[in-house]
Amino acid sequence: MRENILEVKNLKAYYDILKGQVKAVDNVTFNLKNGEILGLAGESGCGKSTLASSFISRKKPLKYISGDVDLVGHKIMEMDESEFKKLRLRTISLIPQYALDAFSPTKKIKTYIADLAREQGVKTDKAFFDKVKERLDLVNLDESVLNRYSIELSGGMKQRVIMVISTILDPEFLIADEITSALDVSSQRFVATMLANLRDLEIIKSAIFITHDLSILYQIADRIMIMYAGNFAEIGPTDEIVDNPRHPYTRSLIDSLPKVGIQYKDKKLAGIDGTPPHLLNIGEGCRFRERCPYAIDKCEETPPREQVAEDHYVSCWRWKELGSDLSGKK
Ligand SMILES: Nc1ncnc2c1ncn2[C@@H]1O[C@H](COP(=O)(O)OP(=O)(O)OP(=O)(O)O)[C@@H](O)[C@H]1O
Repeated sequence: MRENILEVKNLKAYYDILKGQVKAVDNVTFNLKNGEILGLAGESGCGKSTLASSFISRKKPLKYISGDVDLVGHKIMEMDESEFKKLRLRTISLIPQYALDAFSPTKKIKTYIADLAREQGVKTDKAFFDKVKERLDLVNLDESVLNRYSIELSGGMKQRVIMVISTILDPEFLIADEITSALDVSSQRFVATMLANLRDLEIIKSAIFITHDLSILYQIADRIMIMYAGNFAEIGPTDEIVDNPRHPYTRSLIDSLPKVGIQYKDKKLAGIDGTPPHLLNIGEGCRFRERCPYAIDKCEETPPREQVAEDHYVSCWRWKELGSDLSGKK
């Protein structure tokens, strides 16, 4: 059995705009293992969606610059658009951010699903719709939703329909981009659990779950990768990232999470001072250095990606000397 579904090495994907290049994905390296859910987190604008889109399409102004991406044996950055299209929904499937807004109010869910399937060259016969009904059942939706319009469904129901559509051809790799952010807390948990179920039932093999919300990742992700301003910051098993973070940015993210049972008067939430840098024509060096309380002159140079422990990697010049308890150290 293949160990990794996806192998990404030194990937650079920039937006080519009139003023120059927005370096949104800059030298990112990681693997996605067979059978795992990898959570991808980081502040708004850090390149999470760009990383996801670079696996799915290379529409202008996004431009592939360099690096290798191996998706179950396919070198996808070397493929042309028509070759790549054949992989969509079958090998790789993306639930994009704001997918909930993509439903047409004038189409019944059934028509919407049929149109999408036909676009991918899939026959929309009885067998197809039997499978759709089976999958609707799996996500706790009655088949009657097929004859309803999207405005008749709640956000959580729509998100479950989207999940069914995106996985109807049993893709090996699913990317779910902010699929829970527009939902209430119980729908969030339900949708996240559904994704884990799809993996447990081997309908999908592996997934990347993109979110700002580390607490959801804590529930379902096997590993978590943190990005900062277009760069890789840290990746590791979920417990390791939460209990033993080695990048000062990861530590700040963890500290900014509210903890149930602790009142504000007892412990203030630690925010992260400052804002991320602009990525337009950005130069060398650790991109977190302007906000990092531990930054030294060396941070003007770009830190290498180093191994902390099994499956745990970090890009920070000071990870060894700082250890994981970063509080109060300088
Ligand atoms: N079409 C575009 N043209 C130019 N720059 C872009 C374009 N789309 C995104 N960017 C820039 O690329 C960077 C990464 O954006 P991206 O949407 O990938 O971040 P993100 O981490 O997914 O953010 P969010 O969590 O808000 O969705 C940002 O600086 C953004 O402004």
